[in-house]
Amino acid sequence: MRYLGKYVKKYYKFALLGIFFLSIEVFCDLLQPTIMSKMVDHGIANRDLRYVLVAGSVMLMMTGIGAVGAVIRNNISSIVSQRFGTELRLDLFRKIQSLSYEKAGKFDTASLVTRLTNDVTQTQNFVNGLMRIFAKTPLICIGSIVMAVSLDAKLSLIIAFIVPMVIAIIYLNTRIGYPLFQKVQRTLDHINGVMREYLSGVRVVKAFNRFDYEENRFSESNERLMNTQTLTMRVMAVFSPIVMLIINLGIICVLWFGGIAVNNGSLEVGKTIAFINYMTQLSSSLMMLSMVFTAFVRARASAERIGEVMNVEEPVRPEQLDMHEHEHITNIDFKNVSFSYTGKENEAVLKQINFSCRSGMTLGIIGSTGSGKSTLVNLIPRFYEATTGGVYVSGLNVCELDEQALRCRIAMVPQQNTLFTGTIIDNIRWGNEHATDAEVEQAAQIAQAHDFIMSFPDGYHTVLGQGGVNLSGGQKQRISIARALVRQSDVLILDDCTSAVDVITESKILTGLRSRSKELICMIIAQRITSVMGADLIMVLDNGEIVGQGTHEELLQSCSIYRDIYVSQFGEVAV
Ligand SMILES: Nc1ncnc2c1ncn2[C@@H]1O[C@H](COP(=O)(O)OP(=O)(O)OP(=O)(O)O)[C@@H](O)[C@H]1O
Repeated sequence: MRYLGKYVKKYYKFALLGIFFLSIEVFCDLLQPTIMSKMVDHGIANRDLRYVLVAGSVMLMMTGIGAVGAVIRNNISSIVSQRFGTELRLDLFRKIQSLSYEKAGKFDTASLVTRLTNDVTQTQNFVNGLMRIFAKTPLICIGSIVMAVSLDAKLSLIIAFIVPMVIAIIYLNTRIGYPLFQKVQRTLDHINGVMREYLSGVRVVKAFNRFDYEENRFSESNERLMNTQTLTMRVMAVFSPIVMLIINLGIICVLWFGGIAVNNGSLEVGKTIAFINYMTQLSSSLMMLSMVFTAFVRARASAERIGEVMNVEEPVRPEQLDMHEHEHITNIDFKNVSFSYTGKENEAVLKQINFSCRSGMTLGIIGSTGSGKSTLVNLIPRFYEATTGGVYVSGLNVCELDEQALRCRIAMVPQQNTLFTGTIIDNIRWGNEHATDAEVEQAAQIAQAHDFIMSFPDGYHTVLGQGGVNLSGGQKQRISIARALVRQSDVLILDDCTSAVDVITESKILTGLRSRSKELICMIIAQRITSVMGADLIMVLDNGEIVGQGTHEELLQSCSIYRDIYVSQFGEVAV
């Protein structure tokens, strides 16, 4: 939990200030029983009304001062815990954003959501509690013991028996509670995952009428959460009554031995009352202490889960080259590139890939599903790194380039389009926030999106639902293409993103792309031959290998797999 050091450094002064005001409050609380014992033994016993009034006023004053201390420390603790929680959440969010595809893939998305929300809240609540009541507990404990010993050392022996027993129970509580709370957080991850999957696939659920199945899945997960939480609460609930029992036994002992001492005349009644008061304060603070530890155990489980993400280390890279001197990407070269995903080192997804393309060229990539097309293009913006060989842009190995500088020259339309809640113009401008209205419209025109956008009553200001639910699949794809075009990049990668667009519209998009920029390197991954047949170079991938390279005509002659794809889509090859 090294990552917490940053916040400790930043907030420890505020925390100390909070504890200072807390100490004032504790000091006032601790004085009350002593003043009361004096009031009983000196004022009431001697029928001295003046003494009673003075002691009563001092008690009132102490209560007032204690209340002021409590208000100030409550304010400080709220401010500190809120700021801490906000910063931690933001830092965690930034960390998640900075993770490479490979590292981020190790965490389930739902689990990341739970860590960003529930786990941060648990940790934040503990910090708040720490400065409000948790720090008060040990102070009251120590203070009550000191005051009780100063009242009567012999009776205090009872405390010497009670405190170690309670500490032993608290220790047990911590040991047993920690794994249980970890399990609760994991079941929360699971229920979030089920919900996320259902919400993102709600249309499929409706289409297949699988409501019962989904409801069962959710109930199962919900019940698992309930059972885990119930078990945890049941186990944790055992500890408080045991602590209470031990403490009450202590109070009975004090009453017993105190009564004997009062009868003997060796102890005054006021002192016995004060002693019992200190015992009660001690008991409530010990009870609180056991709750503090429960909260601590829960917060520790959450803090460790946050730490698992915060402590992910990316490999240290030598200083990254900025691309300033090489303003534009003018060519892309794959040299002997092979690639395997982590954990599947024996299964090469790409094998000995070699090809080059330069500005103004359109490269078509075609091949069966799972042949490695998406993986290949993902190596260009360095979402993954080549296992052997190298990917070069303008002669520079992408692994040596500053990630941001590299990625701002590449626009990509992934296979699964993602639109955000907001207007159409916001979604297109997401690709380049400085794009003018004219540039947005031009991009939409090339992407063949302008006409359908203008057919909506609000045009470019039409508000899209989450994920663009109010658009058809083809419309979503065209807006995603416009978003990539508005970026004015050197490289444009279209990863099977025209699959839902009809052939005529697709051909218009491709013609528009070719005429748009003579400098653009355009890579088109497609399943349809019509999408790539006009490309300057077509690459045929099969099982991670290039099995054919050339123009459409050349491949029809030289590559049997390409010919098979052609035949499957058009019938016989025209001779
Ligand atoms: N993140 C990943 N982790 C592990 N294996 C992966 C990952 N992504 C893809 N693969 C595997 O790599 C292989 C190539 O996948 P890839 O997505 O590159 O194929 P593709 O040719 O683009 O397929 P499609 O046309 O269906 O999109 C597949 O066998 C796939 O199972």
